[in-house]
Order: sequence, then structure tokens, then C-alpha cells
Amino acid sequence: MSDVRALLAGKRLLLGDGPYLERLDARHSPWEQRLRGWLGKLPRLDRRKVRHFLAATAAREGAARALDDEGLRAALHESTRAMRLTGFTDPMLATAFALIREASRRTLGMRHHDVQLLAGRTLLQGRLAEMSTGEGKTLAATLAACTAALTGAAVHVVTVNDYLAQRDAEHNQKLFEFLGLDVGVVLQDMQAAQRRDAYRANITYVSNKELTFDYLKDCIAIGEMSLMQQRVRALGGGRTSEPPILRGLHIAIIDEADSVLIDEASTPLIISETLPDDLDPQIYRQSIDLAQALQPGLHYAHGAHRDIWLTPQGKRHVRETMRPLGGLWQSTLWREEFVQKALSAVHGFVRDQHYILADGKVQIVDESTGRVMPDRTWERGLHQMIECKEGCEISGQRRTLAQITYQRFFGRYLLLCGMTGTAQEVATEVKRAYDLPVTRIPTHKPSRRRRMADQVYAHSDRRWESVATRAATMATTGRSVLVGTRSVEASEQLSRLFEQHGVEHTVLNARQDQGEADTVALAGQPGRITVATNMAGRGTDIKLAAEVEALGGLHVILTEFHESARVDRQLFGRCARQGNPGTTEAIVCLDDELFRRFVPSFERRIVAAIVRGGHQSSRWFRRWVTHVQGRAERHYRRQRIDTTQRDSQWVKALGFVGKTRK
Ligand SMILES: Nc1ncnc2c1ncn2[C@@H]1O[C@H](COP(=O)(O)OP(=O)(O)OP(=O)(O)O)[C@@H](O)[C@H]1O
Repeated sequence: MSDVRALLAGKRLLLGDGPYLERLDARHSPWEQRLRGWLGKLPRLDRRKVRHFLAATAAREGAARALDDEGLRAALHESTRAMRLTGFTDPMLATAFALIREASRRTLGMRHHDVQLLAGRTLLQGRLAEMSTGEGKTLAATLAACTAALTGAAVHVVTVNDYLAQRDAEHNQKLFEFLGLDVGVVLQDMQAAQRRDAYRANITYVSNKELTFDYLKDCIAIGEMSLMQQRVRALGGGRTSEPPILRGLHIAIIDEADSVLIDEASTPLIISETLPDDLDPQIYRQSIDLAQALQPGLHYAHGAHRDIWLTPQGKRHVRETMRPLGGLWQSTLWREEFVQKALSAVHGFVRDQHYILADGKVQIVDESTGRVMPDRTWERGLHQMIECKEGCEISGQRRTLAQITYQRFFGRYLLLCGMTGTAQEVATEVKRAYDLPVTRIPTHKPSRRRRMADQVYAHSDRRWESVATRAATMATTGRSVLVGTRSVEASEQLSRLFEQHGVEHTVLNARQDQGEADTVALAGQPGRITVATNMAGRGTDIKLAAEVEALGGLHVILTEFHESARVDRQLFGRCARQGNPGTTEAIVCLDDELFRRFVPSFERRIVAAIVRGGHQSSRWFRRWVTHVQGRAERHYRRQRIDTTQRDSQWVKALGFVGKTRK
């Protein structure tokens, strides 16, 4: 116990200059110099606080080392118990973090870097920590998760997919167990009882979609209880029905926060039930047949953003062709709605890009994560139209039971915080929508990532040839190569090209996702080529073989720019992590979706004239791409504002008809 007091007495150091501060002033190491530069950008008060916080943590580490395992646990429990009264103050956090750092060293063999301490502190201040890719957010999150869980809060560590949820929970499990904390993981195919168990744990790893749907399911279940049952439950009496799946929304630590809070926030999450489809299936067939026969420009036009509309001539043609069929075809409203949906299904949604066919069903592929979303469907008949186009069995129409936006859902946590490698472009929006200020954390070591000149081609075929040659050349030097593609189709097209050239490689996409962990584990081996969709674009940690590191590390090839430069940076961030070497390059083509959708044709023609067949890009091209990506980001920002407005109207409308908010 006296050791515990000694630890807590370390507070004294906050007032004076500890040995760490002296070292800081002496400008010993490059990290300390960088920290100075970073501190220089903070307001004077924050600067002093951060220095004192790091100094205090360092000062308490010696005492933590001297404790045996039991003593370490006792000290941590004592300090977190005190936090229930004081909150997450710096002196308390310094003590807790010193102890968790030591526990991590003993159990995981990893001692939190100072930058990770700063990230942990930032999280518990209810902010978003921007830590560069590969800086160790998984480990940094343990500081905040353990501290908060030991104060009794239910901690949800939210990641973008099941693979990362499971991987991160396993990565940190020994540390949690050592500290007496249990950890749960929620995965897509789990039943309600298993989910309930996972949420009952002190710390739960879960993907954003699973978490939000579980919350909606609870809302529906509670909404369906009678008033009497709700009162009995509120009084803690009798078991009237199954308990809720979640045990509360206390603290959410969101990993890849820009993806969850921004990219995925453009569509609300909806729980729906399938209704028997009373629409004659013939109508889908007739609509698709007609849509395939209509002529672009004459009968319909499409805008840059998958929006398709009938021209006046098209409407006339549809009326003349379909009206004689009778039934719903006689109504102008229905007629145009069917044909418009069918046009979207035929021309706006592409197989192996927006969806895949699996088990005879249309399964949506989430473009930002590259993963299949098996239970999701498009709304208002579009899904059925696509099923009809693909010759699949037509599923029933769906009726919305509950819906929520991420803006509304995450706003309900008592403490919301997050981490990502790419937040700067969306900092204002994250602050406005979630009240989350962004704090940039410096890197532990200087980055050794080198970007090579971009290559741009006028035609797609030449781009793929160039990508294949480049990847093969790099692999023959003994380095490992990661090629990022935007769609399943593109990854398979490149794979066929490699096969033609007899180049060994591995593919990771929504169709070939078995053994994801093994593919990732081998991706850093000498001469290895991995072709992956965005499944490997975020969060994936490729461990390098020593030979590969010596030869220059992983080489990442981006084959198509994304609408958001953040997503490109995430892919590039798969290499040169934790101070390792690594190179990146972009080999793209002017036919790519970003350019097709966000560059007017006259502008594209000018760029094509400069690029001619192929072009080793110079600075103007990168600036131009940044400009186009800015346009795309603005477009999606407007879409998100729209979603939020529609959602608040929906909530108001529910109030009007007398329903409670879900
Ligand atoms: N303190 C540490 N000491 C040693 N290794 C560490 C430390 N922190 C993290 N690492 C290692 O660094 C690598 C990258 O960590 P991690 O995947 O958590 O990075 P990240 O910041 O989440 O990256 P991304 O932005 O790509 O998700 C991992 O292999 C991890 O084990």
C-alpha cells in the first residue's frame, strides 16, 4: 500500500521539473525535438499541461515497475476508484497510464510510446486524436479503455469491421485479463444472447454497424413493450421479457473515426421487415426490359452522381409503350417511378462494383470498406429491380421499423471520442456534427514513407499493364507489394493479367475474403504481391519480414484515386509504419470514376490532351487531383447535411403522429 501512496504522491512532480523535463530541455532525442515543435503549436497553457502530464507519467513509471503484479493491479484499482469522484484529471491519468503502460510491457511486451499516452489522454478528454497511420492506435486505445472500464463505465471500442474488432480485441486481451477486465467481441453472425454477453463485458469491441443495429433492435423491443411492462422494468422488477442487448451508452472510442462519423454517415441505418410483395413481378421485368431499350440522350439523361431522369421525349415514349398494358402502368406517377428505378438499376449500379451475386442473392458491397453487407438492401424497389436485372429471385419489399443516423446515435453517448490517421480535412464537420474537437498527435519517429511520381494514362488497359509490370518488377527485387483497387471487378481484372504473365499473387476482396488474417500475415513477405480492394485499405497492419525492411519495405500502388484524399492516404499508410521504410505510387487513368463523375467533359478533354497516351505526372496533376477531390468532398458533405436534415424532419414527424423517438 505504501507503494500505492508513493505512486499517487508523484503528483508533487507536476509542480516541479522532473528528470524527463530536464531531458526535454536538453533536446536529447529527435522525438523530443519533434515534441517541442508540436508543443510550440499549442496554446501556452496546453503546452505546459502536456509537458507536465508526460513528466508525471514518466516519473511514476519507476514506482510502477517496482510493484509486483498484484500490487500493480491494486494501485490501478485505487487510482481509478478515485477518478469516479475527480473525473479524468491529468494527475490521476498520469498515475493510471504509468500503471497501464507497465502492465502492457509485462503482458504484451509493448511499452506505450509517449505519443500514445498523449492520444489516450486526448480520448478521455472527449476529443478526436489524429495519429498518423501505423502509429499504434490499437495500443493507444487501451489506455483510455482500461481507465474508463475500471471506473465502472461500459466501454465500446468501435471499429469499421468485424475483422478489426476481433483482431484488436485479441491483440489486447492479455493486458485486459491481467488487469481483471473482461473483453467481449460482437460479430455479425452472433445471436442475441451472445451479443448480450459481449456487451456485458467491461470492454466490448464491435463494428459501428453491429452496434447501431443492436441499439435499434433494443429501441424496437422497448417500443413494443406495454407501458406497464416498461414501468415494471424501470422499477427493476419482474422479468417481463428479454433484457435489452446493450447495457447502456457510456463511452465510445471510435477507431477510424473519419470513416465511421463522416464517410458512413451519409445514409441512415434502417431496420426493416420484409413484407409480402403485392406488386406483380411482371412489372419489374417489364420495367427492366424497357429501361434496357431506352436510348441515352434521347429518352433519358444522367447526371454526374448516378442520378438518372426521363426526358420529356422519354416520358412520352414510356406512356405510349406501357399504358396499353393497363393496371399500374396507367398511372403517370407509378409508370415514371418504375422506369426511373429500372434505369438506375440498369445504368447506375454495376455488378462487382456496387454489389456482388452470392448464393443467388444480390449483396451490397460497401464501397468505403470493400466488404459485403449481407443484410442490407437498397430502398423503395431499387433492390428488387436489381434482382430482376440479374435474374435473381425477387425479395419482398421492406418496411422501415426504426432508423437512426450516426450523428444522432453517437450523440447519445456520455463520452464520445475517437482516433484516426486522417482527420484534418473533416475537422470542422466532426466538430459541428459531433462536438468532437480534433487534436493532432505527433509521430513517434519521423516518417520514412516516400511517394514516387504518379503515372496517369488516358486508357484503362494501359494503366493495368503498367500496374502489373511495376508490381512484378518490385517483387523481383525482394520487396513486398500491395496493390489497392476500388472494386471487386478491378481486382479480378488485374489478377487475370498477373495470371497471363505468370506472376504469383494473392487476391483479397469481398468475394475472396476467406483467410483474410492469413493473407495479411503473409503480405509483408519477400516478393509477395497482394491485390486488395478497400478491405485492406484501412486498419490493416502488414508486418514486414526483416529482408523486406532492409530492401526498402512495402511498396503500395494505388490504382484509382478515391473521392476522398483521406482514403488514398489510408491506403498509402499501409507502408512505412512505426518508422519503417516504404514507398507509394499512384498509377491511374482518366476514365476512373472520380474523373468521370466530378470533372466536366471539356475539362477532361483538356487534361487528356496534355496526358496523351501516358504521362509521368508532375506537380500540376497532383494539384488538379486534389482540386477534383475537393469537389467530390463538397458533394458528399452536402449529402450528409441533407441526411441530417431529413432525419430531424423524420423525428419531428414521429412526434407529430404521437410516437416516441427511437
Ligand atoms: N508501443 C509500441 N511498441 C512497439 N510496437 C508497437 C507499439 N505500438 C504499436 N506498435 C506496433 O505498431 C504496429 C501498428 O499498430 P496499429 O495497427 O495499431 O497502428 P494504427 O495506428 O492503428 O494504424 P492504422 O491507422 O493503419 O489503423 C503494430 O504492429 C503494433 O504492434
